[in-house]
Amino acid sequence: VIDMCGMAKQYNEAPHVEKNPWLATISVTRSSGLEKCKAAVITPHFVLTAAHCFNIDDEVHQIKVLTNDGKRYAVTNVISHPNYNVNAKKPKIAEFYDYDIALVEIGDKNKRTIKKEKIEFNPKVRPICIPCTEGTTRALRKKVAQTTCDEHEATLLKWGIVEALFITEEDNELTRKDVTIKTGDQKPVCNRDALKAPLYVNVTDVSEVVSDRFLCTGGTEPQVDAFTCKGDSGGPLVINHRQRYIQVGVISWGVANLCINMNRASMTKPYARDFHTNLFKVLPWLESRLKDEGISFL
Ligand SMILES: CO[C@H]1CCN(Cc2c(C)cc(C)c3[nH]ccc23)[C@H](CO)C1
Repeated sequence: VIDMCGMAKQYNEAPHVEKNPWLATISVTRSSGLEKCKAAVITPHFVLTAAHCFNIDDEVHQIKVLTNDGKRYAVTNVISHPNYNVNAKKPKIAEFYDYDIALVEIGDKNKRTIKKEKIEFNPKVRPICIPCTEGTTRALRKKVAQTTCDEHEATLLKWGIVEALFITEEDNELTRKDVTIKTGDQKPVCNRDALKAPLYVNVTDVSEVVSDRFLCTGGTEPQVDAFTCKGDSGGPLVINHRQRYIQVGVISWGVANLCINMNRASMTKPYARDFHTNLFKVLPWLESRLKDEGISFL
């Protein structure tokens, strides 16, 4: 039977890793030090993360994927979105995060075996649902035959304020952080604060840095949202739909760095917005890369 996506333990005392079994960590070992990002388990061979976690000259042997059960996996390929280019608008815009998304393929090139290593699922390691797949149609409890991708988007990213969550790691413990995605008429108000980012002070038009590919969260209206830290990069922005979990975004960048070495400030700021790559805006790329993975896209 196809693995049910977006399933997790719900009971209060469940270990945090079993409440968030799709979270993975990516480590990149460089001579300059260790970089860590978050990722989401999508299939036994792929995790989804942010493209900005990698540098051009990173080689796959420097990259490991760690799952909640403590297993470390070798990586055979990093597939960043072809339109991602952090330098695209230099020198005016020092860092440009459009299409900040990447698939990391698990496996070990060196092993003689033909079969690639793959992520073993268990109560601590399970895949999350991604939009416009049959798995998500089932997770939304809709009819497989009639449900369209537009219906997924209309159901998940309703107009206005959408409750969502991301998972961060504090003191070696996974904790959920609640945020609200500002869509519809709330989106411009949220996007505008991007110009408060230190690097963007000379930018006059917000659409130069916040493309249509982004979902915007954070700030203090209509609720005080959690904010992301750099170390949260690449993690999934998740919607809990009747106890099934669907990833709608990948954490890309934030306006304010309210964390020192993942120690979060106690207070957020009204302009502390976070931007996430919207999976609904990169579906052709996702589908083309995941076609042999047993995920059926709508
Ligand atoms: C446009 O300029 C800003 C881009 C992002 N920045 C760092 C950063 C990254 C890279 C990723 C995630 C998830 C972050 N969450 C909070 C900050 C932050 C700094 C701001 O601190 C400068």
